[in-house]
Amino acid sequence: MGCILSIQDLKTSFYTRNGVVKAVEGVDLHLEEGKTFGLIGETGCGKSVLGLSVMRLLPRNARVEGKIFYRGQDLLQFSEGQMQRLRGKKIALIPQNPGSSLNPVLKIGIQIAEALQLHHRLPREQAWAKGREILSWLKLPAPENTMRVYPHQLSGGMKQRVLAAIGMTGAPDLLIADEPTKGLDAVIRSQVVAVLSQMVSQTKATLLVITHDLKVATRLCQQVAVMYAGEIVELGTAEQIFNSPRHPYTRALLAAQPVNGLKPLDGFSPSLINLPPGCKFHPRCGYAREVCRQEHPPLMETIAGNLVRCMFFDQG
Ligand SMILES: Nc1ncnc2c1ncn2[C@@H]1O[C@H](COP(=O)(O)OP(=O)(O)OP(=O)(O)O)[C@@H](O)[C@H]1O
Ligand code: NI
Repeated sequence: MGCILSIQDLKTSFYTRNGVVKAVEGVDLHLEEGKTFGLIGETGCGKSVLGLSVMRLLPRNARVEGKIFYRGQDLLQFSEGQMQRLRGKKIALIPQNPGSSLNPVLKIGIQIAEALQLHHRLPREQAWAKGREILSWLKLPAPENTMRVYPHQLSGGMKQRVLAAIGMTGAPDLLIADEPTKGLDAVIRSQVVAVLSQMVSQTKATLLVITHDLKVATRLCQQVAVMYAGEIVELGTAEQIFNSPRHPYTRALLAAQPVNGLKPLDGFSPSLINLPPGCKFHPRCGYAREVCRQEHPPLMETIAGNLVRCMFFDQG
């Protein structure tokens, strides 16, 4: 299978009053068609900005450099009109915040039907029926009733599934789900994960999941990239990342998961305005040496297909 999305040396910065925020700093990612890919990392490391860069949905103060090839065409060269034809149809985003992503004054059914009408030019009644079908497929109880309520009448998990439904209306071949399980309790989280995985297996869409929940990433993803301060610091199969992480940051992230006793990571993520020299993780790294404070490590291959940005990955 070919590569559906190829991100090359992506740099996304925001020009703010306080300085230039380097949210994404030289990211390379290649998503194979039909596969599931996870992007993990702490809050503020640039995950959502990466997703929004692909969708070209960034505010005006953003500057994007590099290349984002979707089926061989560079999205950064597309006109806004070309992007609009792609968005929702070929590439869809389930945004991070379900509360603010739904229109509070429109009934759920109308929002889904509108999305369907937009993509498929369906008559209103057919769009409504199709919307109901999608909701029942997403295992929302009483889909007909759900169609008739307003967003605030739904729980967080239901809103997530409604957004997933809207995301799928255009039958995209690339779906970007940003924190699809954020703020959900364990039971609902499992349901949303099950729905997403069922959805991609039925539609054969390629899935990019952005999450800081490693468990969600393990359950959903074949490949995983770990991001720190705008960079990829480790990349490999989900199995490699979870069973034999190489980067000290990935190890710390795993140790901080609830199943491992929630041992929090020391220190804070660096400011993306004033990044430390050398390895960006060195101020928080228990293994840092002098060279780590001075030289910025490149991504190095450990075993086939596993990349890590640490000069001492094979020690310790
Ligand atoms: N419009 C903007 N203007 C300035 N800075 C921004 C803007 N949008 C995002 N940023 C900054 O870019 C950085 C990356 O943000 P991003 O939302 O991608 O983080 P994230 O990894 O998705 O975190 P979370 O897990 O909390 O969603 C942050 O430092 C954020 O403050
Ligand atoms: Ni985010």
